[in-house]
This record gives sequence, C-alpha cells and structure tokens, in this order.
Amino acid sequence: MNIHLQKSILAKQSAIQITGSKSESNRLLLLQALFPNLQLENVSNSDDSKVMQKALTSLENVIDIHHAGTAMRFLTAYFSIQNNREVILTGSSRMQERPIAILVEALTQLGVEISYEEEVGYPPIKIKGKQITKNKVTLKANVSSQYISALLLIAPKLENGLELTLDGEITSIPYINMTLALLNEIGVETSFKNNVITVKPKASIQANKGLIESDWSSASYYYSIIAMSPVGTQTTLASYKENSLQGDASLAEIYKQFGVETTFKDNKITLQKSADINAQTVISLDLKNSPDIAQTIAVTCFGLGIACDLKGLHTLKIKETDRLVALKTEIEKLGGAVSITDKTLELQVANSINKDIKIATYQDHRMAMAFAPLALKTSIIIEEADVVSKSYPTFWKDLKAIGFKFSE
Ligand SMILES: O=C(O)C1=C[C@@H](OP(=O)(O)O)[C@@H](O)[C@H](O)C1
Ligand SMILES: C=C(OP(=O)(O)O)C(=O)O
Repeated sequence: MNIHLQKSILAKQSAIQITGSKSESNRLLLLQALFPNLQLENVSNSDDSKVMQKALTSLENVIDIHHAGTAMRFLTAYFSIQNNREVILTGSSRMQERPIAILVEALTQLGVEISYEEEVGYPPIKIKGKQITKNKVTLKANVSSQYISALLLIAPKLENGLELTLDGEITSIPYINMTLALLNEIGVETSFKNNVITVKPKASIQANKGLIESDWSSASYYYSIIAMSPVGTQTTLASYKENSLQGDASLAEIYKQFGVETTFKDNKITLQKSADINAQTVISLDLKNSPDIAQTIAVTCFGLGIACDLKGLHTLKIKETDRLVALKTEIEKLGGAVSITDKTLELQVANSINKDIKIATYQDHRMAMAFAPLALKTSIIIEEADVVSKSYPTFWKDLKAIGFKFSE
C-alpha cells in the first residue's frame, strides 16, 4: 500500500494516545514468562511485541520472529535456558542479514549449544536449551546493546546469576540501563560499574504490576511535525513520565533546538512550537545513545531547510535496512544533499523540496514515519506504508486525526 500525502496543515491543538514502548514491552514480556506473577499494563500493540508474545507461548520447534530485532536477540537467550527444548529461531530475509554471533558466542561460553542453520553468524539458529551454571562472560559491546540486554534478562534465572564484562565502547547505553531498571523494579539486584555488570539470581518475585510508558521513539514523529508547524501549534501525547527509562526521551531536550518546548502534566506531554528556527542553525548531535531517532532528526532538518551534522550512527547499518544509505538516497530524491560515512551523516542546507516524490521505505517502519511529516511542506508519496506496524500500527490513523490529508 502506498500513501499519497497531500500538502497538509496540522490542527492547532490535538491529542494522541501512543502505544506502549516496544522496548519496555519486549523486556517485560520475557520477564513475565520467567516470573508469571508479573502483570503488565499498556503493552505495545506493535507487530514486534505481538511476535514476542506469540513466540513466548509457542510450542512449535520453528519460531519465526519476522523483522523484530529485540525478539530475535531476547528469545535467543530465553530459549537457551529452556532445558531439554530444541528450537530453531528464524526471521525475515533482512533478519537473516542482521548479525547475532556476539550473542551466540557469549551463550556458547556459558555452555549452551547453538548452531547456524544457514550462514555462520546470522539467523536462523538452532538452540538446545539447558540449565546454565557458569556465570562469567565477556562480550563486545560496540555492535548492539540488544545482545547485552538479552543476557541480562535471563540472568536472574541462572543458578549463579551473571557477571558480564563489556569489551570496547558501549553503544546504546540507555537500553542497557532500561533493562537493569526493569530488573530492579521486579526486585532483582544488579550493579553496573565501569564495564562490569552483575545480576544476582532470583527464583521468584512478589506479585508485581509493570506499567509500561508509551513509546518515545514513536513520539519523535510528532516532535518533527511540531517543529515543521507554525509557531503556536501544539499536540499532547499520552502516557509519558518525566523520569523515563527510554533514551529517546532525550527528544524533549534535543527539539528545543528546533523551537519545540515540552511540558509534562498528568502523565502527558505537550509539544508546542514556541519559536522559529534561524536558517543558519546547524544541528550537531552524537546519537550513539538514541540511534532510533536519527532518521526523524535528519528529515526534520531537511524539512526546515537547515544543515545537520550527526554522528554516533555506527549501528544504523545493521538495523531494519542500512538506514544511512536509505536516508541519503531518499533525501537526495527530494532535492537534498547528504554525505555519509559508516557512522556519520551530514546534510547541506536545501532551499526547496521536490514535489510528489515516491519515498521507498526498505521494509523499515522508521523510513515511512520519518518522511511523513514532510507533507507539511509538500505533497509526497510513502511506498509500502504499512511497514509502520512494526512499532506503531495506528500511525496513519493518528496522522489523519490531527489534520494530515492522504489517499491510499
Ligand atoms: O534494546 C532495545 O530495545 C533496542 C536497542 C537499540 O538497538 P541497538 O542496541 O542494536 O542499537 C534500538 O535501536 C532498538 O530499536 C531497540
Ligand atoms: C532498530 C529497531 O528495532 P529492532 O532492532 O528491534 O528490530 C527500531 O525499532 O528502530
């Protein structure tokens, strides 16, 4: 399905309920499978969380997690401790290109038997679950934090807990801290000092209710929309906390540079365009702690006709698509000039935006959602627009509700 967005104007005031954080949901769903007296509220309705829920209750021998990176990594760890069970975990063709060797090697060091069904280092993998008694492991920390979170999530159920030594620069740290915070919330003891993380074993927990905050990465598209709207426009998003566990909550600070103010009240955030941005502004950011908002920020800058200089993007190449190449290709179709390396992106000032351009989405939900706000500037076509369901199934319905005009 392609979506043809006409040039649109946002309602002056609007309100949207955003689904639960996909990252928090997928961690808590796994913890709930390990500790059944954990109850959850505001679980994400994303495809990635649905696939996680289904896999955790599946009795099949082959489990397909489609495009969900967290599900792939977290379930690799989960099935590693399902004693005497053998499972093949597989995913979409893109998932079969997303590396998993660092996690597989760590679990192998802990004594689990995992083999590759096709290409060494990539899914599908065959896991023979067992009781893990070893408790020390070292792994590379600069490729994906999801390998680390995966091990931490099963750690309380290991007989002797876990001591993880992280090797090299640690990427996406807020996601590791989120995992540790959620473990702490259910009563598991952890520590994170220098590059060593320890988790104490825990046989059972007290009945506990986990309230999942709404998804900040999904909120990023509204930050972009407000940034591109006239001064005075505002939108309210629910349900958020001032002390978020999600690294992408840094949006509130980052978008001040775009003239967007955030206020918290009654578990809601209101984003308001308070000032126009100076055309000479250059947005310089290191996004190693919040890689998922890189596309949103690059497109906001392009839409506003300002330059940006983004670094810390080394994980973007192994996500749903190579997001650096995808951004460059699509922004250039619209008339922008972008230069990229393996970890940086530079956007030049653009004075106009080409009309009615077809934006390819590369099976990446964030390509579709990051480019949609440009409809505030010109008409644009988003190809295979249903990809948004990976994290935010009601995205198009919500855009319509706040004033975006489009046809399918
Ligand atoms: O742990 C998580 O929930 C996530 C960690 C990040 O991945 P990397 O650690 O691979 O950067 C992020 O990009 C992804 O969307 C979700
Ligand atoms: C990278 C993402 O997800 P995952 O790695 O879990 O597929 C994302 O949602 O942007």
